[in-house]
Amino acid sequence: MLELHDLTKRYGDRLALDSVSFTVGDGRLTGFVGGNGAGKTTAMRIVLGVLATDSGTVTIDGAAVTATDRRRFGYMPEERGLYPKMRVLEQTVYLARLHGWAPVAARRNAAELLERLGLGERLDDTVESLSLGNQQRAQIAAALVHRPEVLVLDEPFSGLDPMAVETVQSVLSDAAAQGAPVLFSSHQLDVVERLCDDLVIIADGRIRAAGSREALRAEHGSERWELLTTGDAGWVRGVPGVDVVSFDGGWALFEASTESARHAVLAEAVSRGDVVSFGREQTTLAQIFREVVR
Ligand SMILES: Nc1ncnc2c1ncn2[C@@H]1O[C@H](COP(=O)(O)OP(=O)(O)OP(=O)(O)O)[C@@H](O)[C@H]1O
Repeated sequence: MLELHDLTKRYGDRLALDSVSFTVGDGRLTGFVGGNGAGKTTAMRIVLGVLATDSGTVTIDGAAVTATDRRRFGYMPEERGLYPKMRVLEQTVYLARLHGWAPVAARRNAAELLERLGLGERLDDTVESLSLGNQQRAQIAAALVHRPEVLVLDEPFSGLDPMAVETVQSVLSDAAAQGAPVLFSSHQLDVVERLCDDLVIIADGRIRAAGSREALRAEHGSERWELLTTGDAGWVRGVPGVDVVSFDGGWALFEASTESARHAVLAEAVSRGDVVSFGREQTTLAQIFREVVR
C-alpha cells in the first residue's frame, strides 16, 4: 500500500500542497482528479522522489519509500521523456534493461506490451515519427515494461482516442489485478468514473474527498428520483408532495418531500403498467467533483 502522509509543499509564496494525505491500496486503481494547478503533478513528483517535500512522508507498506523501492515503480511523468530519435522497440527494451531485465526477456516483454498497446506495426519507427497519441502509448509502454510493483501515471489518457483509452484501461487494470497500487491523474472524469476503484479529489492543494467510488457515491448521493415509463410521465407533476425537476416524455426526475410521496409515484406508475425503471438518480463523478471543490 502506498501512503502519502501530510505532504506540504510551497513554491515561494504559493502553497501547492496543504497537508495532503491519502492511500493507494494494493490492486486498486486510484484516480487522482483536480483542476489545473490543483497539485496533482506536485504530489506525484514527491511520491517519485523527483521533488522534495517540505514536510510529510511517503510510505510503502508502512516504511518510508527508498531509492531502491522506487526502482520498482513505474512512472509516467507530465513532461513526456522518450528519446525522439530512438526506435520504439529499441527504446522500450533499453528501459527494461535499465531495470535489470536480461536481453531476451526484455525484448519479449517490450514487444508483447507494445503489441498490446497497438504499436505492433510501429516497432521500428522512431518515436518522433509517431502521432502524439501513439507517442503516448509508447510512453505508457515505457512506464510498464519492467512490470513495476507500483504505478504512478500523470495524465496517461490525455490525447488518446476512445479505442486507445479502452486499451490503456485494460493494461492498467491488469497491472492492478497483479496487486500493484496504481495512481493516475486525469481530467477525463468519465474515464475515471468508469475505470477507478478509488478516487482522490484535490483542489487548491487540499484533498477534498477520497475513498471508494461506491462510498463517494453513497456519501454524495442524490435526493432526486428518476422514473422512466413507456407512456407519458406528465402526471407525476400532479402527485402531492412531488416537485418535478426535469421531464421529457416518459422520463421524469423529481424530488419527493416524503417517502410516501415517492411511493405514490411508483404506485401510480405501476398501476398504469408502463414502468421501465425507477430509482434514485445516479450521482456522477462530475456532480461529486463540483460539490466538493466548491
Ligand atoms: N516549479 C514551480 N514553480 C512555481 N510554482 C509551481 C511550480 N510547479 C507547480 N507550481 C504551482 O503549484 C500549483 C500546483 O501545480 P501542479 O502542477 O502540481 O498542479 P496539477 O494539478 O498537476 O495541474 P495540471 O492539471 O494543470 O497539470 C500550481 O499553482 C502551479 O502553478
